[in-house]
Amino acid sequence: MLMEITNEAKTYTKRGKPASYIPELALQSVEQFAACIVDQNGNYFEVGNIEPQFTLQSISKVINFIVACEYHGLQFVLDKVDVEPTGDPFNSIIRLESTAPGKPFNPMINAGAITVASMLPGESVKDRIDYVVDFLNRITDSPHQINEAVYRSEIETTHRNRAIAYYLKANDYLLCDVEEAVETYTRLCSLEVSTKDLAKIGLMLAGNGVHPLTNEKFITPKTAKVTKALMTTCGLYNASGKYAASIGIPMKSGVSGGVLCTVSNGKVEHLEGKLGIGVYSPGIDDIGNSVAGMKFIEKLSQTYDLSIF
Ligand SMILES: NC(=O)CC[C@H](N)C(=O)O
Repeated sequence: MLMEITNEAKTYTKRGKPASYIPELALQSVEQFAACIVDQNGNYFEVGNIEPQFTLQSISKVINFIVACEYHGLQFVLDKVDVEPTGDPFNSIIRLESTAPGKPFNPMINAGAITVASMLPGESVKDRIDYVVDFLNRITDSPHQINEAVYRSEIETTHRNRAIAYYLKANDYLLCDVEEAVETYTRLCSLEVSTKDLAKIGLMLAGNGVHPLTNEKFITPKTAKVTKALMTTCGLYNASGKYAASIGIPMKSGVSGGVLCTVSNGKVEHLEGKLGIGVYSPGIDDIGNSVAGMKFIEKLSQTYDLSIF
């Protein structure tokens, strides 16, 4: 059944287009499809290339939020960023101006994520990046690096994110300079990962912060639960409600075509219990979600009854 779901999802790869507003992402070949599912006992289902091959993009928002909450405490972060969906595109600026006092609605949109990037531990961009990379390396048990070409290509064209950051600075939400916040955010979007890495992050969240494969405690249950609530309500941009209804799994997508999912309890063929899922297919829809990736998760959820609702 898993192979049938995979084969069906693959027929959707060409229905999306790689993100073109970050020029380097436009070079991704649209036929690619990879997926990894891991369960709490270390059983895997893997399909496609499982090497680090794509950049986190918006999925970095989940990791940064977790790091900021663990370092400062949840309330400190929530004083600067709300937990409320917007229904607007991820890079929208409008609510920073139209709602007083311009507090970003949630950490899964760019305004909230740039605010969170400014809170990451450290005195410099390098410190902040190193801190997050170290955290990511520990969860995934593998080293990660920034794709410099993707970073360069975005930082040179990220005028809209700069505009968002200036609004945030004007309203006193940034803890560092505008350029530092934008550079930190953009560099972390450019971290390279594999579907296996995403699956391991999802598994850690399914364990409410305790990684089932190692029993290591990475984050508090409180942070894990708020993160999953944010993923469910805001993780798929302005399609989050629709996917909550049709799929019902906490998820976070990125414009590179990656999707991170976490399942607290499920049975998918030989995999069972807590599950982490990572999917990659670079063809995205107009909203920014991977077309084949979402098809795979939708079929998986419907076939194996994985919805939390
Ligand atoms: N939705 C995304 O994945 C967006 C991430 C991208 N780096 C941006 O800020 O535009």
